[in-house]
Amino acid sequence: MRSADELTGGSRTAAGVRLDGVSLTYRPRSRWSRAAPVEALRGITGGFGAGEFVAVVGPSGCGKSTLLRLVAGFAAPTAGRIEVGGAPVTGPGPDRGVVFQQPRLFPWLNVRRNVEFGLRTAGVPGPERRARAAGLLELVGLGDVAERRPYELSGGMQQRAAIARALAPGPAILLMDEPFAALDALTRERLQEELRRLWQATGTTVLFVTHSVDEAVYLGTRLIVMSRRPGRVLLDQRSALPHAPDPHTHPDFPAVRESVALAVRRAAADDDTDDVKEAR
Ligand SMILES: Nc1ncnc2c1ncn2[C@@H]1O[C@H](COP(=O)(O)OP(=O)(O)OP(=O)(O)O)[C@@H](O)[C@H]1O
Repeated sequence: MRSADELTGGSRTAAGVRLDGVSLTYRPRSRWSRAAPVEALRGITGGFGAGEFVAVVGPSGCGKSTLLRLVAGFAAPTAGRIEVGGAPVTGPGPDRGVVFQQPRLFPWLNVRRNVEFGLRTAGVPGPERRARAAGLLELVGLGDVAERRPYELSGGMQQRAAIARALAPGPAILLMDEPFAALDALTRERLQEELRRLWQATGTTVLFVTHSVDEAVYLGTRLIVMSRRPGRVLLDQRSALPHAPDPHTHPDFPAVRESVALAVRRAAADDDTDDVKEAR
């Protein structure tokens, strides 16, 4: 099988991420607003290496998405510094592909053109663009629906297309914000399996935010549990389970799951707000 790195032109190698004292406080945009500032993240320091699959779990509102948005460059930290591949993050860039909970495909473009979009804006010539898109669509199992519009696809197929679109420019890191949360349980399981295969094939770094402890333990070689707001790192654990042929049936799965679930329960129990979501 050709690797996805070949398919994406192998334009980049995976990159690590470094965070130094990263804090973010949301402040009201208008000076007339009476809304109080929200301290979302406080002094996050740490990092992860190239090729790691980093799964971040924690109670609702603890700042998981904020962390991902900062690495994506959609927002700037109030304090601290973030580096991707040794270079400071100053805004969004083609070295970071982002997949959201909703696929956010362009409805006026067919699936192939959606996947080609980033390559077109980067000036990749037509034949190479089409070859890369075709290869990636094959890899995510959408080879035969390339000419269809997004509305003709199921939710799972749309999310596969969104993943192919994010991978097309050959990002050094893939940032995924609860990408499977809106899917039914069966589709979600299949996509988790496919994502693990893609990660193994591409060797790309992944930063993956989820509410599901099972999903995190199935996918993450690095398991991060965040405290309630302001988010800090409560647990940072390495795991080899995603390299196993079938992580779910691996004898270590229950113990790793339990240690992560325990940290999530602790974080949630510490939370007196209503919006704590149950660890699943
Ligand atoms: N643009 C914003 N302005 C003000 N407050 C914000 C903004 N975005 C997020 N927040 C607040 O910052 C905190 C962290 O939000 P964030 O979305 O990062 O949490 P999360 O852990 O991803 O939550 P969830 O699991 O529910 O998606 C929350 O209290 C949220 O209400």
